[in-house]
Amino acid sequence: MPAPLLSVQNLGHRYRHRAELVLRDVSFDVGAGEAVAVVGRSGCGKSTLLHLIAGLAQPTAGTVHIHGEPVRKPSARWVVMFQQPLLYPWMTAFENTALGPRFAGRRREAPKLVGDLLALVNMADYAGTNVQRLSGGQQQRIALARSLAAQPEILMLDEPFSALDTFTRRALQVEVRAIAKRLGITLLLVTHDIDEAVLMADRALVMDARPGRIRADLAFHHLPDERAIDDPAVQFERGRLLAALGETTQAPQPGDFHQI
Ligand SMILES: Nc1ncnc2c1ncn2[C@@H]1O[C@H](COP(=O)(O)OP(=O)(O)OP(=O)(O)O)[C@@H](O)[C@H]1O
Repeated sequence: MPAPLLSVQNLGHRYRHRAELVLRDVSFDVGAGEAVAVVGRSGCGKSTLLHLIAGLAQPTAGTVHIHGEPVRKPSARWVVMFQQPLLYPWMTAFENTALGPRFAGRRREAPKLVGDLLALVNMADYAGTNVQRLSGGQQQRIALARSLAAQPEILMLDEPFSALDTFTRRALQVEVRAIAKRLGITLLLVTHDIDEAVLMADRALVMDARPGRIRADLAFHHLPDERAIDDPAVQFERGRLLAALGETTQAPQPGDFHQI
């Protein structure tokens, strides 16, 4: 079996000496090209886990390896997208997107790469627009293009669409999964939105709180690559995920339909 792209082993974390453990004994592997959601209630340690994996903080216990190498600091090989797009407000969509290749020393390739990426995220018509004049969803598309411009192996998403309206959120959930699959990028998503998890992931890791640990590992591999929330198969997996989170007392049977 090939070595996993990402391997998290016995991760534990507390923010201060003697403070409460935020994470305890968290272990899982992610294969290259997989889309994995980490799901759990607010405060269970999802963002902390993502920060430790991305090398933005150091764990109290355990290890994170990417390609077998221990993660000690952030790298251009993985990027994190947050709820707020964090764009430079005085720059255009094009200029914001071009920052990735510029920092990576690929200034000459930038125009073509950025043009392709803006088309990929459906923002080609806004290349010259100042990002302050874009909607929240459009800004998040530019943030996505900028993240992809670094040509990362792993795209890590921390509740990236929670500030957006339902319609825009749904569109981006489906599109980001499709883009990641097309480009072969591994997706790691933390969310408390179970619809987001079922729409975007091949697998969901369900977390318990205080301390944060993994309670269940559900595979959605048999769902179609392109997802729609009203697909009965998607609804069935949604029900399984709810049951794993302890939101329902009974696991769903095939054919059950869970209303949103
Ligand atoms: N910088 C910090 N210093 C001290 N405690 C922190 C810090 N960041 C988070 N915590 C605590 O760690 C716990 C887990 O927080 P975390 O943000 O990782 O959870 P989460 O599952 O991502 O929550 P949410 O879904 O609300 O974003 C919480 O109890 C939080 O108060």
